[in-house]
Formats: sequence, structure tokens, C-alpha cells
Amino acid sequence: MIEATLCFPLRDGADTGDERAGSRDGGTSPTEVLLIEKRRGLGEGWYNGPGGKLEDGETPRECAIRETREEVGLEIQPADLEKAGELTFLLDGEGHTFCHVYRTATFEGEPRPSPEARPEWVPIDDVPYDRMWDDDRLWLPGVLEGRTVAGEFRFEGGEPLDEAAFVDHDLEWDVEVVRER
Ligand SMILES: COc1nc(N)nc2c1ncn2[C@H]1C[C@H](O)[C@@H](COP(=O)(O)OP(=O)(O)OP(=O)(O)O)O1
Repeated sequence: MIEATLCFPLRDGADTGDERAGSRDGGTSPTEVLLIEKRRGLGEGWYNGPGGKLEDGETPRECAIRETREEVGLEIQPADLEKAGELTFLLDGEGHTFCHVYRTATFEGEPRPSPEARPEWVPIDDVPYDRMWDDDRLWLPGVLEGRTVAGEFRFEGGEPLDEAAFVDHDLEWDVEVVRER
């Protein structure tokens, strides 16, 4: 099964001049999330969080930090990444991708586009779910509210996954997310 990550940087949209904008600990609720419009590969043309597949020897946390740096140019310290979920995607009854989901309100830098991704801050209450994977509308709202989630999502129709049909799912909220190395 492919092991991959997603990372959702958050900020207070009223605080856009600050490179380290937004903080749950500081009492400010984030109002915007950084999404990417994927420019190539799986999910091309759809919005998602920065992320991608783990490389050899890499931990999920290291992968989320590397992919966010490569795709949108933000620097995140490992301790500032909050694990928010673990998602299993099944295709035709077989495990296809296990995805570690993170969020962070603390980062350095300004998002910049890359060959893989065009970044865009979007209001948390106006996420473009009609231009995202079908499963996202089920779990991303809770993750953006600060909850944790474990989910299994079943697709059918063969490869590639982004052309298969989303069939059904199971979700558990406010779980301890443990698969860290
Ligand atoms: C099936 O539902 C999915 N929903 C969401 N929101 N995200 C998904 C789903 N399935 C896969 N993903 C994510 C997991 C990864 O973050 C990306 C796919 O990453 P990609 O295949 O592009 O991996 P990279 O390592 O960046 O690509 P290269 O091999 O081109 O370097 O989608």
C-alpha cells in the first residue's frame, strides 16, 4: 500500500502580513487554509493539501514537511505539525493508499507556486469541495475545526484512483492518531 501525507497550513486571514500568521495556542482561530491546485500526477486539476508519497527511510512527519517545502515553499518545524488524521483508501477491496493528515498554524515563508502545485489561501467556510476528492467533504471540515479522524474510504473501478468511483466509507472522530515513527 502506498504511504502518503497531506498537510493543511492554517492562518488567521486578518493577519496576512505576518509570516507566522495564525495560532490556535494564541487564542486566534484560523480562518483560512492553504490548499494547492495540483498541477500533475494523481488528482491533477483538483484542490488538496500539500503532500505526497513517503520516500525511503522517511517518517510521515518528515514527508509532510518536505512535500510542503517542495510544493509551496513553506518551512515547518516538526514540533509544529499536529497529527490530525489517518485515512485508508481502498480500491476494489484492496488497500491502495494510507494517508497521514497534519495541520499547522505555525510556519515560515510565503506560499509560492511550483511545477507540482499552485497554492491558494481559501476561507475555511468556503473550501471548494466540488473541486476536490469526493471523500474530502466528509473529513476535512472536522480536521479544519481541530478534530482528529480515522477513516476508511472505498473506491471501485480500477486504476487510476482518481478515475474510480467513491462508493462508501467509515469514519471515527476524536481518535488518538498513533501511526507515527
Ligand atoms: C482517495 O482520496 C484522496 N483524497 C485526498 N484528499 N488526497 C488523496 C487521496 N488519495 C491520495 N491523496 C493524496 C495523497 C498525496 O498527498 C497525493 C498524491 O501524491 P502524489 O502521487 O502526487 O505523490 P508525490 O510524491 O507528490 O508525487 P511524485 O511521485 O510525482 O513525486 O494525493
